[in-house]
Amino acid sequence: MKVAVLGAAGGIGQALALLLKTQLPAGSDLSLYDIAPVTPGVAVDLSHIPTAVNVKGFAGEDPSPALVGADVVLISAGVARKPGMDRSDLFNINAGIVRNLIEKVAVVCPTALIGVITNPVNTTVAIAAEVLKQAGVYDKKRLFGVTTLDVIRSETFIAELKGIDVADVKVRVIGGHSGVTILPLLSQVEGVNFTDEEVAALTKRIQNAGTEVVEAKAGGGSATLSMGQAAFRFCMSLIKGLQGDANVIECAYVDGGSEHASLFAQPILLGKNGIEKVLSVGELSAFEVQARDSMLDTLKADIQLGVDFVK
Ligand SMILES: NC(=O)c1ccc[n+]([C@@H]2O[C@H](COP(=O)([O-])OP(=O)(O)OC[C@H]3O[C@@H](n4cnc5c(N)ncnc54)[C@H](O)[C@@H]3O)[C@@H](O)[C@H]2O)c1
Ligand SMILES: O=C(O)C[C@H](O)C(=O)O
Repeated sequence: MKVAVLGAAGGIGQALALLLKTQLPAGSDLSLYDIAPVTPGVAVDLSHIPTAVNVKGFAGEDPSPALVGADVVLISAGVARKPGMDRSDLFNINAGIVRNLIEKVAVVCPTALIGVITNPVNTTVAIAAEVLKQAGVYDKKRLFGVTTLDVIRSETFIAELKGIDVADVKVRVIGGHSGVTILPLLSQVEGVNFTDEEVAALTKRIQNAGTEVVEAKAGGGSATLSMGQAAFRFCMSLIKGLQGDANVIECAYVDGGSEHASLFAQPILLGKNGIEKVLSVGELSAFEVQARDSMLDTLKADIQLGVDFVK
């Protein structure tokens, strides 16, 4: 199994690379790429950790050498938010970065599973899809916007609020990855009841959790360590699916035939070819139906921005 991380010298990239170096299956290859010249050094540093994972680092303008033979490509290259910014403010810089990287993925490892972390995810995944379509290698089962951070935050905040073991909390988060497009389905959390006030407050906290970190870091960036963990969890699920494990389910922002938008975060079953099956989002409460319907204009506009950028 070969995993390539693009943006590997960054805050997310280094946290993710450390987790992958220590926990990928024995015999795996970990390929680290970033424009930053430090990247081969990050790989040397990681290579001293005694695990059976082979790690190589690549810097410079061309990611191609890092992508050869990759089964999974995770992209966190780009700029992060500062206080006062919205994720959409990152579009001007990150759209071109994602487009250029995906153009290389389309040539070097067109059948890899691709996880896009770079913000604004609602738009960068649309960019990735259009670039892959133009290259004639688009497979909707193999492209994912990584929204796992919304899921792990939801799990954490629910467990904290209710004083229960976080290991017992399972929650689906649907929609997209910014503000009102993030919708945790709290009505479906098993064994937990929320008041209407709790639902309103918790939903808002989950939607604003990225901003909570951006403000706490006071200009020093956005979530990196929790995102490293989230991306690691999602990557391991992709790998379990590729290896043929049964019942591997995650929520991700995908082209899954949703009736609501062409890209929509929803639960998926992962398998040997990426998405094995798109799963039902289940029954929504009245609050969730209203929140879902009122996010759609925003989500569709975010997607269209990405489509127009490539066309
Ligand atoms: N999907 C999510 O839930 C989620 C969560 C947190 C952050 N993010 C996003 O992830 C991105 C990265 O965040 P970070 O905190 O790691 O930022 P960072 O600034 O710490 O790291 C970004 C890295 O990208 C590299 N880079 C820039 N342009 C590149 C290019 N063309 N090719 C290769 N590498 C390039 C930089 O050199 C840097 O090392 C941001 O866009 C951020 O908003 C997404
Ligand atoms: O909020 C950000 O800018 C980063 C990320 O999308 C997050 O949710 O933490």
